Amino acid sequence: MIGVVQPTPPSLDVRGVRYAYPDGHVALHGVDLTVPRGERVALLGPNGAGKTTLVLHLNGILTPTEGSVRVGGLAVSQDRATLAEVRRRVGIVFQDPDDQLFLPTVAEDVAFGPANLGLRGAELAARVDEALAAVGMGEHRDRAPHHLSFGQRRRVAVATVLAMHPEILVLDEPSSNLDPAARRELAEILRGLPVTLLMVTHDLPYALELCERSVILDAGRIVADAPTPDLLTDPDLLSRHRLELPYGFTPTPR
Ligand SMILES: Nc1ncnc2c1ncn2[C@@H]1O[C@H](COP(=O)(O)OP(=O)(O)OP(=O)(O)O)[C@@H](O)[C@H]1O
Repeated sequence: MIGVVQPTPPSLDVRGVRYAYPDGHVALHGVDLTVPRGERVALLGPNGAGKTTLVLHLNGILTPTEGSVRVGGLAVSQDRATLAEVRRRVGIVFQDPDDQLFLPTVAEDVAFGPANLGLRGAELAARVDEALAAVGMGEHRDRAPHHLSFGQRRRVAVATVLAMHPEILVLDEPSSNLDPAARRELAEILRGLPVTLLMVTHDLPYALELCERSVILDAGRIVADAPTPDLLTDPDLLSRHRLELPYGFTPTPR
């Protein structure tokens, strides 16, 4: 029998998403965004552009007023079973790691999600070890998260999400509050992960370092979607959307 090879669905497929908050404010005006599996994309844009609003649609915290979101081919809906699977597939690492770490030890925090999926014993232990190793935190597994540095806590927060084997890792301002060494170490870790990545950031050099592609969202609309070096070497585009490179930083064109 000749088998039909099904194409891999994109990790993320956002189609025509419009969203109005209950007070009537329209935060997204028809957003389209497709992220193929394995790609790393930076989501850029000024304050109030709608970046957080868009991210909250990816795991069903918000439901589009119009349009649809698919994660690895699965349509996000409010159906309980679908929502649970979508939340496993979309791993959001919030800006403050302390929002994600609440158990007595690092290992327990990382085990929490997979244990909720039903993993136990050796299988669960292997998930925890694998996720902690991926972020270089294996030797800290028995420590209390609140005794770790901020940079280490952020890495553990990434591990809590990786332990779920997500389809897409969504990072909200991953470089914020990190010292230069911690910032570089996290970049090296993220670059080495074999996952699809969507990174919300105001740190344009970090976007350039990590993401081959960037998308600019402004006033609820995607206004640019191109290779990161192309966007960052277009000063008019950057200034139109209130994006600024740090003083003295000059990206080289492709
Ligand atoms: N609960 C809410 N009710 C009404 N309007 C809201 C609500 N939350 C956000 N907004 C508005 O929606 C728009 C998009 O906000 P959002 O937080 O998504 O932007 P952002 O791009 O994430 O900004 P930042 O870079 O500051 O995090 C803004 O105009 C904001 O004021």
